[in-house]
Amino acid sequence: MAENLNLFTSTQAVIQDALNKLGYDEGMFELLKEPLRMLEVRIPIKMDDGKVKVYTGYRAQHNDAVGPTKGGVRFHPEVSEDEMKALSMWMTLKCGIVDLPYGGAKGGIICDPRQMSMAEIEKLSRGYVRAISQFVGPTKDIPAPDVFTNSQIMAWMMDEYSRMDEFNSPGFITGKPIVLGGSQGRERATAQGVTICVEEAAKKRGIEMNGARIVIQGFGNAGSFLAKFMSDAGAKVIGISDAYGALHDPDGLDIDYLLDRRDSFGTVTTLFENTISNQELLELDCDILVPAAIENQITAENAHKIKASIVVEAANGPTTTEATKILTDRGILLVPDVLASAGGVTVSYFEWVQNNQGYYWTEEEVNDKLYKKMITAFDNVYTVATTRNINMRLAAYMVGVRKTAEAARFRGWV
Ligand SMILES: NC(=O)C1=CN([C@@H]2O[C@H](COP(=O)(O)OP(=O)(O)OC[C@H]3O[C@@H](n4cnc5c(N)ncnc54)[C@H](O)[C@@H]3O)[C@@H](O)[C@H]2O)C=CC1
Ligand SMILES: O=C(O)CCC(=O)C(=O)O
Repeated sequence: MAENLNLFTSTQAVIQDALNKLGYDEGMFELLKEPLRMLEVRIPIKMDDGKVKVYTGYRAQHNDAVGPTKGGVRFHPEVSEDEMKALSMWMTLKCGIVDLPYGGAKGGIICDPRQMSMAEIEKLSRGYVRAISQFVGPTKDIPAPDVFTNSQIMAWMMDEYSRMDEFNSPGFITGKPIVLGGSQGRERATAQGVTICVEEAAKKRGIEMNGARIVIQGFGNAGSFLAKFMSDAGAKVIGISDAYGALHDPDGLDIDYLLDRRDSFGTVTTLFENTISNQELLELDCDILVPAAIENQITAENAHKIKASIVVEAANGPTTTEATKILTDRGILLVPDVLASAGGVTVSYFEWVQNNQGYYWTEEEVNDKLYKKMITAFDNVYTVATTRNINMRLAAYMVGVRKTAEAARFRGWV
């Protein structure tokens, strides 16, 4: 039978498994098996050449039993309705795992910002906010950055929303520039959270960070800062990649040099002649592998060839359900996306709290609070996995879904 590469249906299956293990009945699965709201919008943009192009965008709001929904917005040619649904469900799980007062959401636009001018990207960002404005807001649904979106795009979106709402609504969106109410530490938060998970997983497997060989797929917000943190911790980053290829040096790559040369879309390999493919990168001999790019990268086809002892998912959905089973059966410790990448939304929550109170924290305060959240989350998931003898993904889903399920139950929805 062909492997299920559909992110939405494969997520549904794990959620059902987690709810069964927690003892909920079919009604709870009926509620949580897809988003409560799924918005599709069309955004007309006058391009630089004077022609009009109409882009399709989405906002999926999975469940708001716990509180407002929260999740990033991606600009990518492969954005699809099913991908948005799955990503919104993962946000519910993430918020549950790190115990935030949110449900999950996700948004996206089918576009390739690498082929667009800054003026066109700004019009598209503002058009998207106008299109979804009735459904989002600081107490309803709070967007943030994701693949190929950044703090500048968050600033344009916040400005557009502020013009429609009362002037200045910093709590409408997170991942903003610091001068517009962004939080210290948000830009590096996803990588910080992944770093904590890498270190905790390494302890469990008796691997010393000093000298550990690390491979990272993706050199954008998550991957590039992670490479920096890893090399600062004494590890040897022997492979990195972007959408165009990968770099490999068994003696360790010069991460500061690569960071300096990457562009705002996380592209750097185009500057080099000796590259390998993303698939070859994933199969390199290393201690720790971190997929930090896109979905469905480790599948039943290549899971047998992964040589790392630990896989930590910085990206959302890089490993299929079948590959998760293969890796776990092979004794590889897999730290799943909904746990490993939860640092971003955690500091987004801190940003929203600071916006709401109008009082701002130092980077040390933010990092200290993030560290406590991530360590507690890792311990909770690891304990469930070991005591129940189940894989870390199912354990993370069990920890993550419980808060929303209980909130829905207390509200009398189920
Ligand atoms: N930015 C954030 O705060 C968070 C990001 N994530 C996840 O981390 C992953 C990466 O996101 P960011 O670093 O924010 O995005 P980014 O846009 O900053 O970087 C994306 C990286 O992936 C590479 N890439 C894109 N398409 C690719 C392909 N087809 N094959 C191989 N590489 C490809 C790009 O070249 C770039 O290096 C995504 O799965 C995202 O959902 C998860 C939690 C929070
Ligand atoms: O920072 C946020 O609110 C959401 C981040 C996000 O989209 C994710 O964790 O996938």
